[in-house]
Amino acid sequence: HCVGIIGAPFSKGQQRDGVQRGADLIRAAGLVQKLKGEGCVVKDYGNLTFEDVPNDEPVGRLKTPRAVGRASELLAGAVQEVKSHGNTCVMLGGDHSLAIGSISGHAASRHELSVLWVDAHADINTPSSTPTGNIHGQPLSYLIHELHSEIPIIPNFSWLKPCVAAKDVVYIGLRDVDPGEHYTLKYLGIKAFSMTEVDRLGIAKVMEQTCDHMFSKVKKPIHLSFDIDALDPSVSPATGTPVAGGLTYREGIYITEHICQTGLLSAVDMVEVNPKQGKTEDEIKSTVNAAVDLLLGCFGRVREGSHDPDYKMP
Ligand SMILES: N[C@@H](CC/C=C/[B-](O)(O)O)C(=O)O
Ligand SMILES: [Mn+2]
Ligand SMILES: [Mn+2]
Repeated sequence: HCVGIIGAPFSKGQQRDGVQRGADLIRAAGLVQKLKGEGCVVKDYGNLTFEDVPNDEPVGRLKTPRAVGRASELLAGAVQEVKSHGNTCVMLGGDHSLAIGSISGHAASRHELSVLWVDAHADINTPSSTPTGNIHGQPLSYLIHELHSEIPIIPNFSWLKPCVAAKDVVYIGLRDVDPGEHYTLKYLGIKAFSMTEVDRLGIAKVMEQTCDHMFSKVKKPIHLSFDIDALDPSVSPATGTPVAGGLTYREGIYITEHICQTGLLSAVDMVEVNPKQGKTEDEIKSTVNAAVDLLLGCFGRVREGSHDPDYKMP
């Protein structure tokens, strides 16, 4: 695997400081070295620089919209650049509003995508349905063709065009969905495996049905957008919007191992790690280590172990 890493230290899609530090914490936990240990060729493009946006007054209910729009525009260009070199792109957040940029940039390069959204939340509120005005709860509404009419003119969003069809989105891990979001999921018939389906089917069946759905017509490159709050807070407490009853560490790893073996993973987001939301060092470590291990699963690490083809017993 050839991997291009982009750090996106951005937090203005929500109100809690600290999530901008996720990228450097994941690096400090040894992501690059561990990917190389799995035989990956890794290029770390470093962190994007997000200039401060003064007077970023709310537009309607939307909070800091100009900063969010600008950050995703910048990220979109960076992701497209990484994809132009044929690498699988790893975006380290930062909050989930960044997926507006990562998926836009990915689509600019690879056009039709399958999007696997692993999250406790649907992140598909529209600017008029959002209960908080936080744009990290809205990214998919800006990206999906069928919701284009719900998006008003927003400063610093003029660059953005919808690029994903509702039928090409699959959710895993949902357990905190707002009424407006639920209406949208049903109305657009978006495939969703909430935690109820994870309990009912088991993660193996969920992944089998996820792949059946994604590959039902044409096999497309996969964009995996992984919100660390999809995992149970007992595993990843250091995050801004924790919700009880999440995926186990093992279910999370099974998801990324399974996606890896499709051979179609083209970009992955790892977002919402927030060290300031961890009560202890151990809580931060557990959260960051889970993020690293999930990414290693994306790039070939398997729990059964492995050995080089030319391995000789000593
Ligand atoms: N649905 C809530 C919560 C959003 C959660 C966003 B997250 O999934 O990116 O953590 C909102 O719209 O504010
Ligand atoms: Mn979430
Ligand atoms: Mn999210």
